[in-house]
Amino acid sequence: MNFFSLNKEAPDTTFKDAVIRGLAPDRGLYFPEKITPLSEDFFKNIDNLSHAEIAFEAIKQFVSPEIPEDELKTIVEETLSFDFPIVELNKNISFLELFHGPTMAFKDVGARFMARCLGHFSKDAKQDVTVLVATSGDTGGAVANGFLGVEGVKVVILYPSGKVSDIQEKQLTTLKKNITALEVNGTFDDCQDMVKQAFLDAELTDHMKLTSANSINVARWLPQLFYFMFAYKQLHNKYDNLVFSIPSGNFGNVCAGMMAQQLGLPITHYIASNNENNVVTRYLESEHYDVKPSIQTISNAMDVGNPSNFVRIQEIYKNDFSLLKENLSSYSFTDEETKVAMKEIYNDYSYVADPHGAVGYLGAKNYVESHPEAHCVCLETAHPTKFLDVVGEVIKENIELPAQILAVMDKKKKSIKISTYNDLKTYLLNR
Ligand SMILES: Cc1ncc(COP(=O)(O)O)c(C=O)c1O
Ligand SMILES: N[C@@H](CCOP(=O)(O)O)C(=O)O
Repeated sequence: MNFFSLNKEAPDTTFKDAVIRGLAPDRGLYFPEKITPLSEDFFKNIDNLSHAEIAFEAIKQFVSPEIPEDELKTIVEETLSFDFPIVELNKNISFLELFHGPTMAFKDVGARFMARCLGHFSKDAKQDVTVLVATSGDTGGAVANGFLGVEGVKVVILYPSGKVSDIQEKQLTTLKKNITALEVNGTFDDCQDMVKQAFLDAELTDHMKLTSANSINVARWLPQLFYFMFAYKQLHNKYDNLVFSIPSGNFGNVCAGMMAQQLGLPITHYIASNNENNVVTRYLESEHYDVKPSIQTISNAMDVGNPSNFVRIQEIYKNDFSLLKENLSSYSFTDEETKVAMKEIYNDYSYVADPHGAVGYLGAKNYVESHPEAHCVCLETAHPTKFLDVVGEVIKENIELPAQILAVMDKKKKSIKISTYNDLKTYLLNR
C-alpha cells in the first residue's frame, strides 16, 4: 500500500518508507492512499476468529507487500499476547479494558506492533535508526518497553518534567540499554514540536536515521483500530447500536476507530471525551479550530493542546463539517467532574476507573442521555494504579498493585534534563 502526505507536498511512499520516516518530508502525516472495506463475511464470521486473525485481516492491506503474510501473522500474534476484556456496567455503558499489556496502557498494542515492523525493516540496514518519542505519560513507557533491546534501534523519549505520574515516569526512565529519557522543561506540546522539528533538521537527518513512535507513525497508529473490532466481537450479538466513547488527547485512538469504521465495522458514532484540553470540543461547537496552550489535569496523558491526528480525521470525513458532526460528538470535563465520576463508578458498580477512563465514562453518560437506544463502549485506556495519587485520594481504599507496576516502583529514575530544541539537537549529535 502506498501512503501520501496530508500536506500534499511530498511524494507518495511505501509502508516501509512511511514507517522509517515517521513524518513526511513536508511535515505532513502519512495516510493510506486507499481503504478497501473488509468483506461482509468477515464481520458475519467474526465470532469464530481469534484476536490475531481479526488483526491480520484488518491490517494486511496497509502493510503488504513489504511485510510478507507469514511474518505479519507472527507480528500480530506476538503483539496481541494479552486480553481485551469488556466489563458491562449497565445496559447503556461498558468499559473495554485496554490495559492488560506490559505497561498497562492501550499504547502497548501500537508500540509492540511498530517495534516488530521496524525490527523487520532494520534487519539488513547498515545504519541504526533513532526513534524519537514525545510523551504526555503513556506512550513513552509503552515504546520503551516495546523497543527494549531491539537490534539497530535507539529510542529517545521526551517527556514534560513534573507532568507525568510517578509510575509513568518510572516506566520510561528506568530501562536503560537502548532507551534514553529526556526530561523537558515544558509541556507535551513542546516535546511534540521538538520531535517534529528534528525531522526537518538536515544537520541531524544527514547524520542519522530518525523516526517517530508517536501515533504520527502509521505503524504505531493503525494497529489501534484492532480493539474496536475486538469490542464489536464481544458485544454485537447483544447490542445493535454500538457507539464508542474515547478519552482523547492526541486523537490517534478516535482516528483509529474511524479507520475501523472505514473498513466496514458497523459503528455509527464516536465520542471524543476530553479533559479541559478541548480544542476539538470547541471546534465541533463553533467550526473554529482554535489551538490553546495545554493545561495540566489529573488525566495527564490527555494534556494535549494541539492534537496531531485531527488532520487525519478531517481527511477521513473529506473536510466535511456536517459529515464529521454526524460521526463525532465531543464533550469536555473538569478535574472535579472526573473525580465525581470516579467515585460514582466505584460506588455504583464497584469498578475502579482511572481518570482517563472516567472522562470516557462521562462522555458516554452525556451521550446516552439523549440516545437511550445506544450501547456505549468506553475505552479504559490505562490501569488505575498508574495514577495512584489521584485514585487513592478519590477511592480511599487500598488497591492491589499488579505485577507490571510492582516491577518498576522501586527502580531508580535516570533522565537528562533539557529545555530547548538546541539542547535536543546537541544531545543527538553528541551521543
Ligand atoms: C491513558 C490514556 N488515555 C487517553 C489517551 C489519549 O489518546 P489519544 O492520544 O490517542 O487521543 C492517552 C494518550 O495518548 C493515554 O495515555
Ligand atoms: N497521550 C500520549 C501522547 C502522545 O500520543 P501518541 O498516541 O501520539 O503517541 C502519551 O501518553 O504520551
